[in-house]
Parts: sequence; C-alpha cells; structure tokens
Amino acid sequence: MSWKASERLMDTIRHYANFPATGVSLRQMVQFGERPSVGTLFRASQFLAEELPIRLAHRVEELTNLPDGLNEMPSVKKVQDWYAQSFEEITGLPRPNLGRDVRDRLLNPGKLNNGRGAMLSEAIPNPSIREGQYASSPVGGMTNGNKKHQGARRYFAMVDDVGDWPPELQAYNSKFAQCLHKIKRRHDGVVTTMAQGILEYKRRRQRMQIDNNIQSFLDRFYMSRIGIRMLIGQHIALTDQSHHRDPTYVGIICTKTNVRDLAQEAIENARFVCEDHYGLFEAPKIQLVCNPDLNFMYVPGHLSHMLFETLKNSLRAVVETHGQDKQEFPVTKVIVAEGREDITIKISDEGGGIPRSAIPLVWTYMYTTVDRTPNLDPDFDKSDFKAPMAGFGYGLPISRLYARYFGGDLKLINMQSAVMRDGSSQGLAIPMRMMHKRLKPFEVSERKQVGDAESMISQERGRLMWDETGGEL
Ligand SMILES: Nc1ncnc2c1ncn2[C@@H]1O[C@H](COP(=O)(O)OP(=O)(O)OP(=O)(O)O)[C@@H](O)[C@H]1O
Repeated sequence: MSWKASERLMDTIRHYANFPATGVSLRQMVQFGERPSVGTLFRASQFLAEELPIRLAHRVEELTNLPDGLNEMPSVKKVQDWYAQSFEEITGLPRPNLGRDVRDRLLNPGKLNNGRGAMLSEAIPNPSIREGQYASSPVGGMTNGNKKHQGARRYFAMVDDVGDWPPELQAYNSKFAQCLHKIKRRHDGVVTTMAQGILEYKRRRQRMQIDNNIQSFLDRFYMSRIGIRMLIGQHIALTDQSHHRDPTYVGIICTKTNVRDLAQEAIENARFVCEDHYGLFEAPKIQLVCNPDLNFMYVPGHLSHMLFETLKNSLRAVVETHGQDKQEFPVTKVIVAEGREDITIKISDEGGGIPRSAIPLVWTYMYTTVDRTPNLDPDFDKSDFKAPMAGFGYGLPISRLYARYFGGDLKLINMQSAVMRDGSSQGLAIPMRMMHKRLKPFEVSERKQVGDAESMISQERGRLMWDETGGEL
C-alpha cells in the first residue's frame, strides 16, 4: 500500500513551515575537516534534524498551494508525498537521552581558537542571487532575514573532544546518516517526476508553455533541492569514515577540484552520448584549453553536471545544423580562463545558435526543440537510466541554478546565423566574437558568421563562503 500523510503529520508540517530556513555557507561546510569527531558530527546532526524538516515543510506547503490545478497532478502529488514522508522520518527519529555532563560538553567549544572554538564569521550574501530571489515566505509571515532565529542554530560547531563520547552519540550519528541516505535515494527521481507532473499539467490544460508563476516556483523548488541534497550528501559523506578518503575532500566538497580533469571527463561523456544517440562513428571534436594545474574549492559533481549539459547542447546543435552524415564537423571549443577572482569556462560551438525570439525561452523549464520528449516512465530514474541527448528542456535552467548556488552564473551568448556552405568565415578571433556578440548581435548575424552559441559558466574562486542563497535553502 502506498504511503499517505496523516492529518496530524500535515499539521506538524504546517507548523515547521512557519520557520525560515537557515543558510549554510560553503566555508562552514569545509570547516569540518577531513575527519570530524563524533561530538562535532552529533552537533551537525542536531542542526540538520531541525533544518531539513523546515526546508522539507516549505516544499510540502508550496506543492500543496500550487495554482491552477497543478497541485492535483498525480506526479506532483507523488513528489509531495516523498517530501512529507521524509519529513516524518527525520522528525520521528528518536534522539538519545543524554546526561547533563554530555550536554554541557557538547556545548563547550573546546580549546581551539582560544577556547572560542572554530566559530565562523557571518556568511556574506550570495552575489549571484538577489535577496529573496529563490526564497518562499514562511507561512506565518516571518521573514527569511530573521537574524535572531538564524543566529540561534549553527551547522558547524567544534566541540570539546577530549576523552570518549558515550556510545549513544555514535549510534545516533549512524542512524541519522542511514535515515538521510534513504531519503536521498527516495528523492533521486524528484526532478524527472516533477517534469512529468508539468507535462501532465500541460496536457490537461493544453498549454504550450508554463507561466511565470510556475517558472519561479520551479526555480525555487529546484534550487531548494540542490541545497537540501548538498546538506544531506555532505553529512552522509562526513559520517562515512569507513574507507580511506582522498585528503583533498571534505565530504563531497573537493578543496582542489581540478578543472581540466573534470572538463576532459565531461567532454568524453558528452561525446559518447552524442555518438550513441546519432549513431555516429565519431562525435564532433571538442578542443579543451585549460591550465592543467588549475584547482579550486568546489563540488565536482556540480561542475560536471553543468559541463556535461552545456556540452551536450553544443554537440547536438553542431550535428543537427551540419547534418548527421558529415564526415567532419566544426570543432567546439572549451576555454577555461583563470582570473584572480573568477574561473570562467567558455564553450563556443558553431551549431547555428538560437533564434533571438527563443532566447528567453531557453531558461524556462520544459522548453526544448526536441520533437518528442523522451518517455518518462516512473522507473526511469533508476541506476540503469541512460542520459538522453536532450529532450526535457531542463539542462540549461538547472545548470544555471547549480552555477548560482555557490555564487557563480551561467550565461548564453548567442549569434544565430545561417550556415555558410563554404565555411569561409569561420575562425574569428574569440575576443572579437565576444565583443560582437555582446554589443552588436545583429551585425554578427548579418555577416552570416558560422559561429553560434557560447555558454559561459563562471564561478568565483577563493572566497566561496556565502550563504547558499542568502538563507532560504
Ligand atoms: N549551444 C546551443 N546551440 C543551439 N541551441 C541551443 C544550444 N544550447 C541550447 N540550445 C537550445 O535550447 C533548448 C533548451 O536547452 P536545454 O539544455 O535546457 O534542454 P534540452 O537540451 O532540450 O533538453 P535536456 O533537458 O535533456 O538537456 C534546446 O532544446 C536547444 O533548442
């Protein structure tokens, strides 16, 4: 029998939705170091045991209140049930009964930092996000900028670790991590199931596109999901100390993410999917220009996702513009620029670009130029799921959320053009192309330049310490 939320549970969820979420900065996440102690992990578990239900409750509330019958779509209801069920599991997990001395010790920051522990300075707001851009207002009208509340709970707190901790702490830590693991699995299919829900809605209402309301709901919803999964993934990885880990990792954050290696891997994956999809002997080539020693602190999984999605788009555009039966395709270029403050990855292809009128649409969910959206059957998010070449219209908007999540951005610079048969005007120098594209897009297309879309992923380096999204996630 399928799970169903009781009225009592829904009441509790409504209560939690009154509280604002507390943002956690990347810097706080890496303060745990490679091997956090039982006490420190326990404090983090306590924080998450409150924070995650608050975030989940916001999502349940939002899903319940979706307009125009979207909340009634079977797939939307399914997602809502997942959130409610996960809420129930976390809040229902029995906490250990701790003696006074243990509780005091947990609050004692230890000897680090002159006895003040490793307390962190305030996170600064995420520069890529306007205040409240992805925030939903808590039901009771409290604002997200509720500093008093935010200051009261801390994700990272170093505790006095001299001596042993009672076994209940360790047992709770691993129970909590197991619970998070199960939740993470349950939510694997959220993006695709929501996509299915939007499809159901579009069919039912005979809509071609979704409106602004739904678009901003989805932006908030997926951004929140990135935050929740980041916290869950990080906590599971920190708790799992069973195997010897790479010393450059703190949880799922790599303090030395090597951009070239990641880009190379994404190129191979995207080319492989492209060959497979179009039945090509060899996918169009991709040239990578990157300093091999370029490292920065980041979540490698996020960067891989953005690169893979944008590269797939470029390859698809190149193949479809020039024809599947071509022997040689124009080379797509991936150029990684290392500035003092930013790392920018520019992907330029010669795949025909995007009509100007469609540019605003590429950022909307479910906009795709693929004729037939791949079938979304309920089990397709299982591990044998093969990444499709394209078709959901999720690649760009979700990748941009990933970029913004830690203060970066993803931009598309477009120069739509007809393909010149002789290909004579290829190969304009990049700085010029940039200038043309930014300042005089029409002039470029009048020249019928064969050089078409650029995706730019940028991330600020070095100072990655802001709140996930200024508090809401
Ligand atoms: N480099 C590009 N050149 C030309 N058109 C592009 C390029 N990148 C994206 N587009 C257009 O933007 C649309 C939306 O892209 P997006 O990545 O969001 O979705 P998709 O590729 O269609 O599907 P998926 O969700 O599976 O990635 C594409 O269908 C395509 O028409």
